[in-house]
Amino acid sequence: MDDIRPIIWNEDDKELILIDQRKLPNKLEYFTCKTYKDVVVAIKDMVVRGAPAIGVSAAYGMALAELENSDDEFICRAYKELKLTRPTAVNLFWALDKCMDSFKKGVNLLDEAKKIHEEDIQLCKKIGELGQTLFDDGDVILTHCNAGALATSAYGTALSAIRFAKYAGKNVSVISDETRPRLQGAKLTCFELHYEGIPTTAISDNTAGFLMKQGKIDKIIVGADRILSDYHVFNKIGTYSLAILAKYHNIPFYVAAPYSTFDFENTVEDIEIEQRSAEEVMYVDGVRIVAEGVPVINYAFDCTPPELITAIITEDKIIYPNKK
Ligand SMILES: CSC[C@H]1O[C@H](OP(=O)(O)O)[C@H](O)[C@@H]1O
Repeated sequence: MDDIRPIIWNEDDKELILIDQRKLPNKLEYFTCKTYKDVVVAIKDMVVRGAPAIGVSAAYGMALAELENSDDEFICRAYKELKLTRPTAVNLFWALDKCMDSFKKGVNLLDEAKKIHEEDIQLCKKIGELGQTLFDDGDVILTHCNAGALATSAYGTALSAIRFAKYAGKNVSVISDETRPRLQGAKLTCFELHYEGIPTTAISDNTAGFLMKQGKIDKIIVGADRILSDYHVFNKIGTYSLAILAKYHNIPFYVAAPYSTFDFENTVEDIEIEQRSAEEVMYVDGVRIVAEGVPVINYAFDCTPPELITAIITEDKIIYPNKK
């Protein structure tokens, strides 16, 4: 069985091929990026999503720009437009800045993008190998949104730890929050874990606390879009609520992320939490569920403080924010 790779560089045609994650789980279709502007659309419309995957895709967007026109002005325009696609996942800005630095040094941007892509695969593999040590045979693990292969170049971050626990022979199973409003848990996590034969059960977001109260959740693991130097974690909306519930029920709460998700420069107050369109909440598959004239709040992320986090799994170490 091939493992899931949501980002493919087509060397022959010099195109970026993305799994169109808006169509999963019912259709496996691809979105082809021939220009950097196609990548702008892909990130904004969540054809591709997930912090590492967004960063890798943006790097290829810069490469496509240089293939089209290597003038400084054109590259700067591509950089600025890609930078405006989504505000919270720091991987986007990390990758774009890395590409811009390389461009200024005369490094070929396609070579840089391929390097970032390959590195992400290796980072996610290492996160899995290290993260799986936190899981025991028989664990029931709750996860939120999709921090899997579909959110990265391969394996995932949170789901990499789960995959590698299975590879290590541990009989783990997963409870996947559907994750309103974009339903990444139902549509993406359930798809990729079921595809790989990892037992998974979908739940509505509101069910998580009641399962914890019944003692049916052993551990919780999520991804991240930005982790600050004081270990505040920005992740999909609903993560903070899960962390509070985990604390109350004394359940280990893990966050998995590569170094490209860390932001050592900003403080909590500096971070823009993306607010997406009201339509994402107002409609389910095109059917209006919020009455006309009723306003909507649609934060895409929230912030979890370090005191609610048991451990942060990176590619080379496990950080315990509350260990004295
Ligand atoms: C491995 S990072 C995945 C991270 O990104 C998701 O957000 P989105 O689907 O809106 O890009 C979510 O926060 C995941 O935890």
